[in-house]
Amino acid sequence: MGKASDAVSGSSDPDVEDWVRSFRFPESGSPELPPHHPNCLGCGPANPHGHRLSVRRCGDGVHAHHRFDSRHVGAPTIAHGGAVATVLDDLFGFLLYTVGELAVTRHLAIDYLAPVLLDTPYTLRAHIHARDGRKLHLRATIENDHAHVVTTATALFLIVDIDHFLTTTHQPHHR
Ligand SMILES: CCCCCCCC(=O)SCCNC(=O)CCNC(=O)[C@H](O)C(C)(C)COP(=O)(O)OP(=O)(O)OC[C@H]1O[C@@H](n2cnc3c(N)ncnc32)[C@H](O)[C@@H]1OP(=O)(O)O
Repeated sequence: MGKASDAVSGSSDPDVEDWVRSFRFPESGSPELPPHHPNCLGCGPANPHGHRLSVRRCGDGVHAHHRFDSRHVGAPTIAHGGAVATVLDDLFGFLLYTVGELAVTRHLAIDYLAPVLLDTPYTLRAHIHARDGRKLHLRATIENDHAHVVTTATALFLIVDIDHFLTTTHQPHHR
């Protein structure tokens, strides 16, 4: 990974530069993991629209306890599938602290096995299934308090250089 001090030269967004400079990978052994940044939609404490996900290390993976609320409603009493995807994507993002590198979501797949209910406690877990060079193959589950899995997810995250976050004009990607 490139050094932040090298990568930030030529960047045009001071907020992004600050974030890159302050981004820390917590030392191993600390179970509480910090939000990606204060305004992150998934975990940022300063985002009024966010989920404020609080995530801890658990073995080689991460876990969180979470309740969706009325801001996340889809069908009445049920969390919107997009809100569930947001939280799972963000949970996967916490695995980066265990990898010690920056990466971004390239592919996210979700199986909604049963409704995720509002104002109901759930346990979320994620782990790295496999790593192949830059490619991180990730898996996650959401369980209700009867230990029934209501949602499963897989993701492909790709490790990127810090430059990824500093580049202001990304080209559309065609596979
Ligand atoms: C700091 C952490 C914050 C975390 C917040 C939560 C996570 C997020 O929300 S991240 C934000 C959402 N994601 C993004 O914005 C990413 C947008 N996409 C991009 O910028 C680019 O596509 C990027 C950087 C991911 C990959 O670009 P690029 O490096 O050109 O990838 P590319 O060369 O096409 O693919 C790399 C490899 O992955 C493979 N691959 C790509 N897509 C797939 C796929 N869907 N399935 C399987 N393999 C795939 C390719 O075949 C290739 O394999 P190989 O190297 O063996 O040939």
